[in-house]
Amino acid sequence: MGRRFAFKFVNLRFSVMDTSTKIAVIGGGSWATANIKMLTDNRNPKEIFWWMRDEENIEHIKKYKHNGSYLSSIEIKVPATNITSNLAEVVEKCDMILLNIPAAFLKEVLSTLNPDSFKGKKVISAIKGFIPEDNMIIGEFMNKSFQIPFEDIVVLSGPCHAEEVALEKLSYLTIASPDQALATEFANLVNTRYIKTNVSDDIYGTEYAAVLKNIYAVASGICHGVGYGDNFQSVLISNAIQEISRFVNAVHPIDRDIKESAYLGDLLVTAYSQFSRNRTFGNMIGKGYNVRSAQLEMNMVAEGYYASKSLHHINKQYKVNMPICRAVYAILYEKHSPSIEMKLLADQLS
Ligand SMILES: NC(=O)C1=CN([C@@H]2O[C@H](COP(=O)(O)OP(=O)(O)OC[C@H]3O[C@@H](n4cnc5c(N)ncnc54)[C@H](OP(=O)(O)O)[C@@H]3O)[C@@H](O)[C@H]2O)C=CC1
Ligand SMILES: O=C(CO)COP(=O)(O)O
Repeated sequence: MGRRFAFKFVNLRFSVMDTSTKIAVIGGGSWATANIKMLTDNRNPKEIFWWMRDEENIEHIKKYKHNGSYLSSIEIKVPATNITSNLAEVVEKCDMILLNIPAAFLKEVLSTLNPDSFKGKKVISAIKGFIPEDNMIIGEFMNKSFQIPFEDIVVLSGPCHAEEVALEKLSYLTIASPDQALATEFANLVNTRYIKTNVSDDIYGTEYAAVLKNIYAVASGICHGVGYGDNFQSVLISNAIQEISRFVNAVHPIDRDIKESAYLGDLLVTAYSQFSRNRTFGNMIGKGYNVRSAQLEMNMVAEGYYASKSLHHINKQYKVNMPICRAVYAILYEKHSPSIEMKLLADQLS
């Protein structure tokens, strides 16, 4: 996986689809619901199966053709018979498994499966988080725990918020895999009028950058919450992309342009968007909520909270200078005052 980073637009006209492609979407939250919309709006032939844990919601979706809990404006076009809470059955049936559970719960959700369950399958991760117990990105975890070769792993990244997909606002996805043909094949399953795709071979950089930006979006929210304005936020985010660059280059040094959408774009959308869970969570922390109250208030998952702890551990090995991540960790896990910590951080930024 040390090849040069390459982006290209995928041209739908040249796609050759296997009519029998069966895709399982694993997860029932906002991003999974948005992924279902892209996959069903895309006209290339495929069969879609959908797993979620919430039986009541499954019944709701079957009856009303809308997810009752997340992005309920989206019309669900998956046949009722293909929506299930039976994970083993859905994984067994499908060729492509799209993982879309917040990282903190993935290990538990997959605990009934084993390497045989994934034999010959392609795994696409739309998750932007670390497995907390192992401090690993999802690609690494699936490779180590389920022996899935990296060539069979695809990372689906942004910059893209589920809410804007629901509104059919023009969005760009980054689809990374060491196997460019596989990345292109998957891109051709999600391209639509409102979704454009870039293909990349940088699965490590794409995943790490997507996880790290959640921590910076939490920082951005905290700053807003304690009263800093746009002037300071721009300095914070300029420093954040430098931290991301230092870290991904330490972990996986290849020739990549950190200004591309998968890295800088994903950071910007999450740090600035009104839809960002991570920024919203950080804003509450800055305003004085404790972690538990902020989580309860949101009813959605801010990956940056969990990522902050894992990154703290992972960086003991790499020792990259990351003052913003350090400050977020101190606020979330060492109960430091947000306003004092941000004041100390401000003295280290330029
Ligand atoms: N939302 C977005 O715009 C984007 C999200 N992502 C990533 O997608 C992933 C999924 O996030 P998203 O869809 O936003 O999540 P949401 O916050 O919308 O939904 C939370 C999801 O987590 C599930 N969940 C909560 N607690 C548990 C638990 N204890 N065990 C198992 N599942 C649980 C919920 O299931 P239930 O409803 O049954 O409680 C629900 O499916 C994350 O890694 C996120 O970073 C990536 C790009 C864009
Ligand atoms: O990853 C995302 C956009 O690319 C979603 O970020 P939030 O989880 O902060 O909403």
